[in-house]
Amino acid sequence: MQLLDGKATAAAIKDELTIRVKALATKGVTPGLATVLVGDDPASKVYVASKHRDCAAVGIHSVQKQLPADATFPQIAEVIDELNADDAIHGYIVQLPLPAGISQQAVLERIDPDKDADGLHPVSLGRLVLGEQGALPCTPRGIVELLRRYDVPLNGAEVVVIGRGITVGRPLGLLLTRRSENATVVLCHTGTRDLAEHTRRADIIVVAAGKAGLLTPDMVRPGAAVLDVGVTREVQADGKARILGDVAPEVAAVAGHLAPMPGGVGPMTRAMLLTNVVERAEQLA
Ligand SMILES: Nc1nc2c(c(=O)[nH]1)N[C@@H](CN(C=O)c1ccc(C(=O)N[C@@H](CCC(=O)O)C(=O)O)cc1)CN2
Repeated sequence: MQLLDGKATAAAIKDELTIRVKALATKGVTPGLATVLVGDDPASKVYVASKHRDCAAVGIHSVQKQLPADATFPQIAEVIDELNADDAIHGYIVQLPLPAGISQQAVLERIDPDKDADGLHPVSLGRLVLGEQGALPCTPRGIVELLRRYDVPLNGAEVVVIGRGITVGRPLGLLLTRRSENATVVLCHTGTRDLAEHTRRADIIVVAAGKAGLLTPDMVRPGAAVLDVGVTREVQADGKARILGDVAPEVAAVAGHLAPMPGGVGPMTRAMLLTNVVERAEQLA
């Protein structure tokens, strides 16, 4: 089994981005990323902090906007409007999930589509549907980049994606079926009648369902590539927390390639966010 090492691949991408950021500096341009974090979800705080660490590592200017969990939509919109008008910021993200009661759609729609570093604005998703240029959602882009760098063929491949969420499953289906990727995609979800019937036929399986251990070895054709995107946090009897993926550990014995969780797709998501920002700065330079 070949490990799809997202950590090492993301490190290589960050090295490449550092060179591109230095080239932009010779033109007087410093790429800028902002994050908007609403509330104090512990996992979101960790993810946002890591995005700022990544920026510092490659030379991207970064700004964090923090709002309380009881922030109202107008308060969030005010911060978004400021970022839309800030020339030092080439792209920004609103960390998801948002606190209950705040419309994710309304917040995402407030972002200037040309500053949408996450590729989750309806205009960015529309550009993806139409095959037009625009920021691509970070996790789907990271998955395609990871497969590409490990020479896992996509052209003509049968790909099963489990999960139809807006950050991973749905845009990944669109990305993989572009002419440049040319894969055949089956998008499975909680309404899928016989999940194993689909996964057993697949050359590549991407699991983003958020259900720990969902994909078991009997559901995988020997030699298939498996990418685990699920993160479930579980508090054990001793009070310690552990994170579980959607792929059962035993799948490693049958898969031909495996992107594990942790260390697979997650680090690629972070690297693609930086890539989106540097690309935008290059377009404007
Ligand atoms: N605005 C956004 N919100 C969210 C996104 C997103 O792309 N844009 N995706 C996730 C969270 N996320 C980035 O924001 C993210 C999740 C996980 C990882 C990661 O590196 N995970 C580690 C292990 C898991 C862990 O320790 O928690 C790994 O896989 O090695 C990076 C980014 C939801 N929200």
